Amino acid sequence: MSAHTFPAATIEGYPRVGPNRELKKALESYWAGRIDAGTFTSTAHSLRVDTYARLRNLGLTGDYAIPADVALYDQVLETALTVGLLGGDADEVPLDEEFALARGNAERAPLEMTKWFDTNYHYIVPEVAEAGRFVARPDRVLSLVAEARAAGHTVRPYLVGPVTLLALSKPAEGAGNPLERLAELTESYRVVLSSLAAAGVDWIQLAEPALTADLQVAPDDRLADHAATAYGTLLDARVGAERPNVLVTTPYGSLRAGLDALTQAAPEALHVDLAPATLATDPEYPRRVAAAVGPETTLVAGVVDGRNVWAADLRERLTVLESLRDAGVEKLSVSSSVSLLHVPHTVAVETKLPVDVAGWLSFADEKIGEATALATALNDGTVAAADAFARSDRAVRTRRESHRTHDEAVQARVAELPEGAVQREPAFAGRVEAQKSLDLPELPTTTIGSFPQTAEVRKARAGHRAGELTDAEYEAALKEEIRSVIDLQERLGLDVLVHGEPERNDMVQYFAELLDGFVTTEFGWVQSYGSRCTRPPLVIGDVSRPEAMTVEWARYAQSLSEKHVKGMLTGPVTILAWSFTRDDVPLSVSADQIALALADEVADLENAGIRIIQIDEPALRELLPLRSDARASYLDWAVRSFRLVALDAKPDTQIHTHLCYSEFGQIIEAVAALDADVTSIEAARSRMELLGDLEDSFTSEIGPGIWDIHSPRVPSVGELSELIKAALVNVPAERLWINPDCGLKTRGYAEVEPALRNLVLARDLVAESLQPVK
Ligand code: MET
Ligand SMILES: [Zn+2]
Repeated sequence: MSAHTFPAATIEGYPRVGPNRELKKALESYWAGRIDAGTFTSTAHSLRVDTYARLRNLGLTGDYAIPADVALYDQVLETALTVGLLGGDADEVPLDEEFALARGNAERAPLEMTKWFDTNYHYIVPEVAEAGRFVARPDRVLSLVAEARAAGHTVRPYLVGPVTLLALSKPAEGAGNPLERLAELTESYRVVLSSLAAAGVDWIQLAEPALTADLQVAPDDRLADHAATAYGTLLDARVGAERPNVLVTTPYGSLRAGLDALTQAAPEALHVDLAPATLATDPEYPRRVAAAVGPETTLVAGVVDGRNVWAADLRERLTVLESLRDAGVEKLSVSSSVSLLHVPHTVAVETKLPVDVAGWLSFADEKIGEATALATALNDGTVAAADAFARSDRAVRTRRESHRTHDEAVQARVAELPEGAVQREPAFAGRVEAQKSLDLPELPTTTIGSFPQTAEVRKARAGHRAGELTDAEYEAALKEEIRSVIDLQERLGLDVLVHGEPERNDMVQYFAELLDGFVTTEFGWVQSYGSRCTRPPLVIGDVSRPEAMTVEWARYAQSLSEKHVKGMLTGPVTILAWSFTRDDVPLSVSADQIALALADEVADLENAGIRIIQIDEPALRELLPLRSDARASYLDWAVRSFRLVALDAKPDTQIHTHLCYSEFGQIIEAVAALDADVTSIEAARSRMELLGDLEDSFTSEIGPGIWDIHSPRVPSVGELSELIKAALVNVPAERLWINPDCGLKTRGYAEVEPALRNLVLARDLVAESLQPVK
């Protein structure tokens, strides 16, 4: 019977890339042919068993406390292969086939990749055909279980649940809604579950985050109905003989209709997200959960925030657990709100952080300590976890009182801002008149900002960081690069030039390093997708700008050309979206502060003679809340913060913005509301489909990307001019700009030169054909 009891403390999931990015390195070596499949497989194996050992040492000691949410590339892909949503008829899917699905190969394109809920993790989107058998491949999980057992660990297999798996898939060409195939897919899960039971596995985890979001595939109550059906079937099998006990997890927000559906289906354990941010938007959630969950179900309370980097206020978190118990929840366990995949491994290695700041932080390993401490305190009283509570008390107190988190000058300045929407004067029509003085040609050509980050540029940056290059030498190297980028653009005949951004390691980190109120980490890597990791900066306090950040580069670039050189800034929303943010003030407060810092930068750029300034907001869509009723207020503050940056720009300063990475149809009105003079937006891959959405909402100038810079292909003059003509169907020539989809930093000059040459030629061709109309 004891094997059926759910452990007192667990986590929803754990980073998979390894504390030293072992998996990333092994993957990239294998793909490059530097190691063979055997070496790759054994590295991945060692990483998994080492991880289990570490998790046990960190306190996940109970059987099944450790989730085996391991994946070589992506957990959605792994689940899709395990239940046969992908992989065709084959009984086994070889390693290379799995990677080909994710990355493509000579014969076929990769599957699409998209954002996993409102995180910066990207999953592989399965394509679901109209018909065809789903081949269950339980061996994939059985071998993980066996591998762990051989190393002495009883782990909990993990799969994305059937409803979420289909809700996140897309129909193959001509097929219907993937959810129509839920009954068949559930059958495949049943087969996998019964194999696990036969192997003596007592617990499995099925993740159903789709039930916490408003997705376009189906409304909340429809998804809940689907969950009721699928779990009705799955849980109908006998525990032990036909299936393990089932833990259903629901990270990334609160359940609505899904709560009744799942509690009525009564899995042996149900995980809910009770992070502070979730409770802030849904304060009644703990009460609803407590009232709905039945006596047979263990409630796995995700009270440890798995998404941010702050040490938990353990006393406050404990009150949430106690309120559940007081409301009659009998079986209660403690967990993280979401997988710890979204945070770095450990604060312990960050020796360069100020000690007080380090004390305020909890990354994945520290969060496990919080979960076990809360479980101990819940069951045996806080004295039993005295050390952890003392650390938490200290963190809460010193952070609240610190000069690093609170800057009265910044707060006073923000307090003086008008509330609500702000409007740049004059309105667009008046600015167009003023900006005629820029003297731009019809259909002006430009680029989005970055030019190829060549090996030399990267080497100079690394050398500077390592102290091998003096500041002066580094500056000289960058100026050399800027000069050559300006020369190239002059030769190609582009109209509005850029300096190429060689000084920027990353469009957010660059600013984070120069702004007060941020810190950056040395090893804080977080998986973005596959082998790709990013190191997000941390907003720790009130943000301000000690000095100009981009002006010298822009001034230098402008000194080299008679044409206009654009100043380049990253907007407040994108800076926040790609950072870890504060939990002690609303995001909108940090957004206003960053906006003020950037507004000062705009003024400084103007004073340096820059007439065109671009404020990139590629992540505007990313922070859109998962629940539709929260979206309007998000868009209000997001748009406001962008407008604050440009608010006091002179009428004849042309403000550009740039967006990419997503479909913008859903938020196109907010994009228009940014009130930029010119908006460049990714459009080439969708062949300008978005222009249909633009017609009603957009009256300012627009540059739909005509060159898909994600592909190494050089587009021909013919296809580029076709795209320009397609754009002209929806956008009058006076308002159309000609540019690529995004920055060029990941491309090489071998493609960039001919592609930009073709872009200018295509513009010339189309512009000529427009002449007679005049
Ligand atoms: N200005 C930036 C660049 O060109 C914009 C990138 S958007 C992801 O790289
Ligand atoms: Zn972009």
